[in-house]
Amino acid sequence: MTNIVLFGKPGAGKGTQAEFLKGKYNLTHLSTGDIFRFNIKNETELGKLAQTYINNGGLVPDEVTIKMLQSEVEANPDSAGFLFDGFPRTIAQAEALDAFLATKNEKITATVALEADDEILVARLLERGKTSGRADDQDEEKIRNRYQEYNEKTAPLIGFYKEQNKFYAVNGIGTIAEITERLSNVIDNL
Ligand SMILES: Nc1ncnc2c1ncn2[C@@H]1O[C@H](COP(=O)(O)OP(=O)(O)O)[C@@H](O)[C@H]1O
Repeated sequence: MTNIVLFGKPGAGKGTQAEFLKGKYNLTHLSTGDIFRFNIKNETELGKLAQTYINNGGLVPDEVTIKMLQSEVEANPDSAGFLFDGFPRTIAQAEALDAFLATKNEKITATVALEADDEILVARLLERGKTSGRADDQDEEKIRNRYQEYNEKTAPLIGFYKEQNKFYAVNGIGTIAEITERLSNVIDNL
């Protein structure tokens, strides 16, 4: 099994790249953001719980997110591998993911990060907010809050995966095709 974590700040292009990579490498794409938004739209219990956190640019509590992610993995028992997008976002999530995969004799193969400067990304998110309908993309203060959450809670994962020699980074600025190519170069050489 190949299990890839697609890593990057909000707006770095994870979702866009995942669309190409999942087909190319036959991976099951699990986007926690997409799963939360689906649940919010359908007004499920999970959606109601997650909504306030998400709309304010905060993170959904670990316990909720970890449980949800595990059930998504369980729902795809025949998968050739997973492409995790937006998960893990905290050290606790990363540790839970490792422990969970270990129970299946599986592990994370690599974490691949899309790198870009905050200012470029904030501008991208505000642009996306004009058409995406996402409340968290429309307000600069909420966007700044997401970057603060990223810096405090998610950035420490870089060290976590570097210690395991599983961290790779590519330049996230360029055309979509160029970036897919950079990511593919990493994945093909794992
Ligand atoms: N692993 C996670 N842990 C906690 N909250 C999460 C996680 N993944 C997504 N969320 C919530 O969903 C929101 C949107 O996620 P996503 O679409 O991945 O955002 P972005 O475009 O900022 O990368 C996040 O700001 C957060 O509130």
